[in-house]
Amino acid sequence: MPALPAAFEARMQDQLGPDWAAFAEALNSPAPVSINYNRAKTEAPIYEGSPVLWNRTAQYLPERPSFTLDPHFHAGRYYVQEAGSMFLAYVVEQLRQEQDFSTALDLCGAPGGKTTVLLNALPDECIVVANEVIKSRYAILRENLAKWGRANVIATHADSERFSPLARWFDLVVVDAPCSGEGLFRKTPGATKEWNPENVALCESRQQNILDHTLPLIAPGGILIYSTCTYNEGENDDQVARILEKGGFETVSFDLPEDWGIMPTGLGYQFYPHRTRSEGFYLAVLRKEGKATNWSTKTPLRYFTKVPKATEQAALSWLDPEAQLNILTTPKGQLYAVPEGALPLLSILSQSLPRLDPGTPVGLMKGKHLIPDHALSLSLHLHPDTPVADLDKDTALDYLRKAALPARPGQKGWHLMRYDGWGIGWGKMLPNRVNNYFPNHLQVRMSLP
Ligand SMILES: C[S@@+](CC[C@H](N)C(=O)[O-])C[C@H]1O[C@@H](n2cnc3c(N)ncnc32)[C@H](O)[C@@H]1O
Repeated sequence: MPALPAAFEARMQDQLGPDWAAFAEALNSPAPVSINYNRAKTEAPIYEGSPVLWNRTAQYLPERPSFTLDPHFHAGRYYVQEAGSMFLAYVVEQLRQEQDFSTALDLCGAPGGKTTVLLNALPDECIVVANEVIKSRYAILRENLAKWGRANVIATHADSERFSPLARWFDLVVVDAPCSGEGLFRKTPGATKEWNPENVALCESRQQNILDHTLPLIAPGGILIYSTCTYNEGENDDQVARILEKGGFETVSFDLPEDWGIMPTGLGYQFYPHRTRSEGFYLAVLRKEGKATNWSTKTPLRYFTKVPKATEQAALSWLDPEAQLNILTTPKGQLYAVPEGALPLLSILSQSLPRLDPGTPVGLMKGKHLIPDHALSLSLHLHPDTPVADLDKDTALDYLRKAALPARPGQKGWHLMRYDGWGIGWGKMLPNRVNNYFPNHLQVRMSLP
């Protein structure tokens, strides 16, 4: 652990009082490794491990395995995530006992940790909009969403201010705000170099700006979950206090078991590495005043259109009929499979946002045939009759490394390359070889042990 910035150290000594020594010691101990299983792809844990108290689908692992060399990881059967962040699962589970959620927005989404927790914790009918403003991070968010395999998601790439036409549309908004990252000093030692009081102040004003755009988006009676991975009041409770001062919101509190070690801060909850098996994390929950009302829209869909019957049939032949997905196309011919319930929200989003990717990317038509998207191989809604090639671990790793695979006599055309029952990509069987369609940019370059 590199030296802590002096101003940070002084402030934390003041904030923690007698707890400072234990906190400093924890920062010098190894960071725990934790994963969250994809509830739709994993019935029983894949690894030996111990439970994360606030998320029933998560697990601590005794040591860090090579996730890159685990085909389960590429199949999207789990997401590697800091344990404190998964408190979101507990909070959503508690909130669901009192209210329903049919639309959710994860405004600061990449790389996708919170979105995957939300998709696990919310019902499958809830439409989750996962947004990320930075282009390179948006690409990573989409890859992680593809691995999670759900169609009830709309990925968007926009700044928070672009959402203003969606006033009062969301039952739940999560703002996992860009922050000074004090809680990541142990896990990402480089973060200490970027820390300084000026940057903390910059983060505060950025958070205020994002929150100001966010508050109108929440439906009456709806929920705002605000979180950061930092410790200072200015980025945490003070932001919540500002919202309360404006009026129209109240905080929601939870009865947490004391032995979880999570510290109430007055307006939210703080994770400290010397009290919980996690990094630093802060989360607060607010409810907007008012009663939920049903909404509807006559706004037409922009940019996306329905497809000719033949294209629709070709695309649907790859999808589970039970999922009842609609096929939409972009002007460039990229096909998406979208649940009916996502169409109203998609229509409004399509009017105001520059880039969005709804549901499951299906692929592109080439003549009469579909070239399937990599995301389709990871989808939970693939047609049950899709031809499959089951691979053992070594062959799965060869596939992921894009090594040549031997021909598979008797198999012809597109096949789902599967490991342990779950798709990891596409292969096209030819008489003398297998064409490997695993995306080049995801290719595993690590050598085998
Ligand atoms: C803490 S990270 C989010 C981590 C993510 N929620 C997860 O759990 O994996 C904050 C994200 O907010 C994004 N961001 C920064 N400014 C933003 C803005 N004005 N509107 C929306 N997102 C923004 C950053 O690019 C960054 O990806």
